[in-house]
Amino acid sequence: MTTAEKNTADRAAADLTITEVRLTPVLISDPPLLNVQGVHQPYTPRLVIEVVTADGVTGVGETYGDTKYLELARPFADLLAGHSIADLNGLAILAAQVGVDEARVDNAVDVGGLRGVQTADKLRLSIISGFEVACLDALGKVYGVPVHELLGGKIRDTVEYSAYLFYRWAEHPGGAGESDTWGEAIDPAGVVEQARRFVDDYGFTSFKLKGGVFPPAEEIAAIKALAEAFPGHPLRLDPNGGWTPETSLKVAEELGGVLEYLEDPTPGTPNMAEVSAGTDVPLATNMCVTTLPEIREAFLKDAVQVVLSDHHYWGGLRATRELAAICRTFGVGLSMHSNTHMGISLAAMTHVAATVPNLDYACDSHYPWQTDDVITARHVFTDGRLTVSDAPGLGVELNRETLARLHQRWLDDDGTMRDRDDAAAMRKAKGHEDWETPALPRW
Ligand SMILES: O=C([O-])C(=O)C[C@H](O)[C@@H](O)C(=O)[O-]
Ligand SMILES: [Mg+2]
Repeated sequence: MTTAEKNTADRAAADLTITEVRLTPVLISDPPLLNVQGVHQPYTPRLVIEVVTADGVTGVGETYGDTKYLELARPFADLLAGHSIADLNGLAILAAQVGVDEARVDNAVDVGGLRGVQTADKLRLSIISGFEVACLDALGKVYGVPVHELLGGKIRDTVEYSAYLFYRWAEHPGGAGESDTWGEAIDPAGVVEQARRFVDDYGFTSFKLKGGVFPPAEEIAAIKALAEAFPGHPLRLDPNGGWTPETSLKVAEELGGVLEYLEDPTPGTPNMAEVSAGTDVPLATNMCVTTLPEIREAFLKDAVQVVLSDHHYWGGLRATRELAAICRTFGVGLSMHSNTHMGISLAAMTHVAATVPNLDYACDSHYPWQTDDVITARHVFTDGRLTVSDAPGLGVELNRETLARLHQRWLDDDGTMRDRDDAAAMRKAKGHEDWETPALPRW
């Protein structure tokens, strides 16, 4: 038997049955980054998922770690014993058997991360995605192929990311959490300085500023300062629905010549459609098109020209490719959204991005802000890009010591950090003791 024949025989004989699932909630440090809802807490929850096959192959995945996700992930994990890691479509069938506590679904904008309206389906999809990634990682290891090959193969060797700029404080209120050397950025000069460090350290060439923090005139000034400091570089501004359609149109007029796109200037598809009708600046969203049922109205009304995909809440890497096909059909652009995440998710994002022909824009990633990671070797950006791994599976390895330490941090927490709450974090700051999540639009 040749080596190739033996490998084929070994793969055919592999037992793909899941015999064990490990769920490890962790708390990872997060800087005091500001957004329309408040400020990030010193630590944020993530869930690390491991699926182990009968042959002892382990696949890893990562998703949101707030209590409402853990409450779903645990019963879902119980259903997985005996399931094949190759039965990816079956994950959705299993997830439908897991009940969602209606008290967890507010059907209003998710207060823990600005990912649009929270629904039971979206909660389930956010769980499925983490398990799908873990199954794909395991499957890739069994077959000796990278995840991108399981998705049909990469069409690019590197994936471009953009610098994710935030207004921020130098420290968390009271010096809580970990400190860093970024300093504060609360005005145009601070934003430009932050952008320079992103260029120097990572080589990013496009920039997104998280807005909705200061009155629009101040954020317009910051974008103009960036345009002057980095002429010709793509710029984006995202106030997470912080403005009325009228304000959005004024901002679009002021920044028309310099913005690559304006992201979620105003909340909801009807408002976005109104803005879209009045400006040539492309509108992007990760808030009003976040699930399949939201696509029809938004696309037919031409409310958005770019959708920011996110495999976590769209339901996984294959669902992201389905979204890409729908966007292609309608001539809508595709970019990629990111929330606070670690290297397992960044690997997954990079694999899927490498396979999507119409990923027209540099992807978002919070990763440079995340100093804690459970993988053994951090991802390294070169010229703002990540090289697509050709190693089996995702191409990442768990650092069990770090995983245990970050899990211990979660165990030791009294509960305040286990659910992301940017408004609660804001109330800890001097002068903001009465802060409530602002009603949108705010300006
Ligand atoms: O593009 C976006 O809207 C986001 O990345 C949402 C996030 O929750 C961001 O606003 C944040 O982490 O503050
Ligand atoms: Mg956004």
